[in-house]
Amino acid sequence: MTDNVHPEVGALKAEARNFNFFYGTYHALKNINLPVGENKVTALIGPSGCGKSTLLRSFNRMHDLYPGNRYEGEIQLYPDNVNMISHGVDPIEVRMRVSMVFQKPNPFPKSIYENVAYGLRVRGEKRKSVLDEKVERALRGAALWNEAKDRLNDLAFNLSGGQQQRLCIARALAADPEIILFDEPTSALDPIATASIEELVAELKNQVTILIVTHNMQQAARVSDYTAFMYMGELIEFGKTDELFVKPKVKQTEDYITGRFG
Ligand SMILES: Nc1ncnc2c1ncn2[C@@H]1O[C@H](COP(=O)(O)OP(=O)(O)OP(=O)(O)O)[C@@H](O)[C@H]1O
Repeated sequence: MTDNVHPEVGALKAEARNFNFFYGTYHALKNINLPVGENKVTALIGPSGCGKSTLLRSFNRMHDLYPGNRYEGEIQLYPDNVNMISHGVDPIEVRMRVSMVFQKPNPFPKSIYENVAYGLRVRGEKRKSVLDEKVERALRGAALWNEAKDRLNDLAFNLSGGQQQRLCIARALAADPEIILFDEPTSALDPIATASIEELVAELKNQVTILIVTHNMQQAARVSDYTAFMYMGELIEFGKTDELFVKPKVKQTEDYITGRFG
């Protein structure tokens, strides 16, 4: 068996191994082991402050942007078998391979087209035909093409909240990432926009691997293949979503999913 095949999950795209994270002296994540299945959706759930966002952000080295933060252990990216958090690995390179979509849609103050083309331009792509093709592909991938194709030069802020979030997904997709991290991507959206993002997540897993933080357990149950329950900086239970929600093995997981705390 090679390194990137997990007995329960199968082929892995990434994996946290004995991973610890410190905000200065505060030990926020403790010895986390998390398999991230390739072309699967993995949900991180748990009460406020348990470390979900901290873990998600570790997967694209967001914490490097602030002094005093420290990683220990490994986050392996497969099939390269590279430890993404090691000093020799360039965080900018990691962020090209692992994109992030935030809680609140955060388009740039630019046109719809330029929002999607942004990452490609930063990488030096100047050919209009290539940019046009990749912008269209990303907007189609984010289920926004039909609504946006006649207004590509409009300011992104003129889109609705749900459309803006799909635009942020298109922006992430344009860079051809291997993993997309979603940090509570629907918490600022109404139920209809939420449903369309959830549908999109389910479709996107055909082309990328997805890790999603959500407060909403129904959402985790609807969109994810695997779920990790976290509590006070530890990963308490990991399993197939159907099994973890129906038959949790650990009492803390059961208490959380039945609403006894959190
Ligand atoms: N920049 C920071 N400096 C110090 N401590 C932090 C920082 N950011 C988060 N923490 C602490 O780390 C712990 C984990 O926070 P994190 O935001 O990852 O939790 P979470 O599970 O995502 O919570 P929520 O669901 O409320 O967003 C919390 O105790 C939090 O107060």
